[in-house]
Amino acid sequence: MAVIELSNVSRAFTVTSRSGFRRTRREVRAVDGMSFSVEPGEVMGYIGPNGAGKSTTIKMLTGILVPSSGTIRVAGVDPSRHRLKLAKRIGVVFGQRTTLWWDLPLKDSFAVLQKMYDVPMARHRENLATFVELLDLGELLDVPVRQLSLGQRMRGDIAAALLHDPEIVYLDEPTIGLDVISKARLREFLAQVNAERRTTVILTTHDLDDIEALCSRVMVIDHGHQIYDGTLTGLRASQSAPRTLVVDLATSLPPIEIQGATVVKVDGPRQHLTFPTTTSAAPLLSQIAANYPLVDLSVAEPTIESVITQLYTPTRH
Ligand SMILES: Nc1ncnc2c1ncn2[C@@H]1O[C@H](COP(=O)(O)OP(=O)(O)OP(=O)(O)O)[C@@H](O)[C@H]1O
Repeated sequence: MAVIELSNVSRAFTVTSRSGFRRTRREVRAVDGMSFSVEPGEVMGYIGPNGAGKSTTIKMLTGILVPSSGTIRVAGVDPSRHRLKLAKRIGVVFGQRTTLWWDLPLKDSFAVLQKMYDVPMARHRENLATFVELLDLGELLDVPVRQLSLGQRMRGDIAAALLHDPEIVYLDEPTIGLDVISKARLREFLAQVNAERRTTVILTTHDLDDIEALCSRVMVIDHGHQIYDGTLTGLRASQSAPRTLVVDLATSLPPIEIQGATVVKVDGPRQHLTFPTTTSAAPLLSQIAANYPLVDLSVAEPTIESVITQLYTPTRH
């Protein structure tokens, strides 16, 4: 049974703007007729450009915001009516803000959370030991949160969100501002938590590497509408962004001329050709091998950035 269910959910805001002495009011539909469901244990990437309606959706799922219309069920309940009851079953991480107590050492924040969520002491100790080890928090436990670096603080925040064994976690930009190593470590940790605990994860991010590393499903939204829901592979295949053939020749030559691919860049003996996602690379390879001094060749899939940029261009929806 689905753990999250939205049926025709919309949320509108009234925005007032002033020009001179005139005030005008206008309605912004931040989320517009959204329907989807998420199964237990799924990791869903929830992505879209700025202002697409991602935060508004997450706020409705946690019960902070009430939908203007439509129905939402999270873990079987209406989030805005049962916000406190639901709080025990969800975890939330906002990359830009901390939920930890600024002046307290990290370990004191964890102790407060144990009391707040009424987690049995044995379970709390067990979880804490696991997270301290996996997130390398040992030396940070006595440090006040305000003295932690962004990456250290984020690791603390993620542990804090998971200490009460939530069934669902919402992660809003969890890797924002982190260096490459911290990002990789965090992704590895989240993948492990999901695999071992079957925690359902909704991940909002602008970092598409987060999506590549973690999400079995990706939902793309724009202007409050779903514009894609499926696998990352499916997303790539659904778009016409071309694949690239990188060809290394024995010597520098004028652009290769073959059927079905076009040279887009010549870099000494290396030439880059593009060809449609729908065609196979094999016939191109044999044409090149038969007519040119071929040394090496590789095929590059369209980057997920190029696929998503294409999705957002207004002509496509
Ligand atoms: N409290 C509010 N009052 C008025 N308008 C709002 C409010 N909250 C959101 N909006 C508007 O709703 C739309 C969606 O905003 P939302 O914050 O959900 O987008 P987002 O996808 O999370 O964007 P970002 O990636 O920038 O965080 C935007 O046009 C925004 O200006």
